[in-house]
Amino acid sequence: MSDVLELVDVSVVREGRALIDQISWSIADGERWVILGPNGAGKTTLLQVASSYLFPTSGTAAILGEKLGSVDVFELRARIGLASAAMLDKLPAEQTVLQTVLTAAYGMTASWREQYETTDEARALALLDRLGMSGYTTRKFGTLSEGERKRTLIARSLMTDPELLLLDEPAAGLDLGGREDLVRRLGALAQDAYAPSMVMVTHHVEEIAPGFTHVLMIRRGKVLTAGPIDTELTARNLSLCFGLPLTLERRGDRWSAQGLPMG
Ligand SMILES: Nc1ncnc2c1ncn2[C@@H]1O[C@H](COP(=O)(O)OP(=O)(O)OP(=O)(O)O)[C@@H](O)[C@H]1O
Repeated sequence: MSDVLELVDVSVVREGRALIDQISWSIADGERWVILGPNGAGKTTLLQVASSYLFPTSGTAAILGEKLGSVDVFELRARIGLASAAMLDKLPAEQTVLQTVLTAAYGMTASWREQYETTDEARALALLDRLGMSGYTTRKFGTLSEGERKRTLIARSLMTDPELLLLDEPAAGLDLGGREDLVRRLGALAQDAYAPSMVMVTHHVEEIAPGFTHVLMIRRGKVLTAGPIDTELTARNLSLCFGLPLTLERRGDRWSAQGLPMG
């Protein structure tokens, strides 16, 4: 059995429709995965299963060696770092950036009543520094720009020293500078041997940071391909995934894709 994630024939059915359809996928320790797919393909649904927030309608899911359905999910969730747009809405706007990261240590989104340990504070400050947020620690979370919020959220997701880090569209909504800054930081994380196993959902190959090792492409709830980036991230697979002819270019460790001209 895979250490980090093992899905076997997992489907999630809502209103008679399979949002993800018989997905089998495994992640071994240290792998860094990118999930690519068009709008509505099932990427977020898949991430919700991987983060134990959604149970499969059928099939089996084991996360960090624990089978969903026979494990206390609250204990399991403490071992998983999750940064998603849905979380942004849950974090109080009036909390400072430092408090926003610190509350993760106690599995809370709000409430500032705990006596935080000095070691927790030191860790939160170090993570904020790593994400380029050390100049913002006393700012109210609600006053941050989109990019600053995303970087804070990633620092927050690392606070519990997770074994698995899940990032749902971390670069969505960022301008070119913000995206490139984030890709550099994610690249440093992905190439850090002590960083957790990672999964990043994205719509754009341009957002794939150096150090990511594997790709899963999903279309209409089904896995199109899953394996090493070097062999699976091809123009053919990408074209099938997004449903139009695309060219794909690799320059060094970065990728770019373009549609072919019409006619
Ligand atoms: N609770 C639900 N009931 C019915 N349909 C749902 C439910 N949740 C999601 N869906 C549908 O399931 C499909 C997959 O949604 P999901 O959010 O996983 O896609 P996605 O690949 O993350 O899309 P996007 O790139 O647009 O964020 C979509 O068509 C969505 O409308």
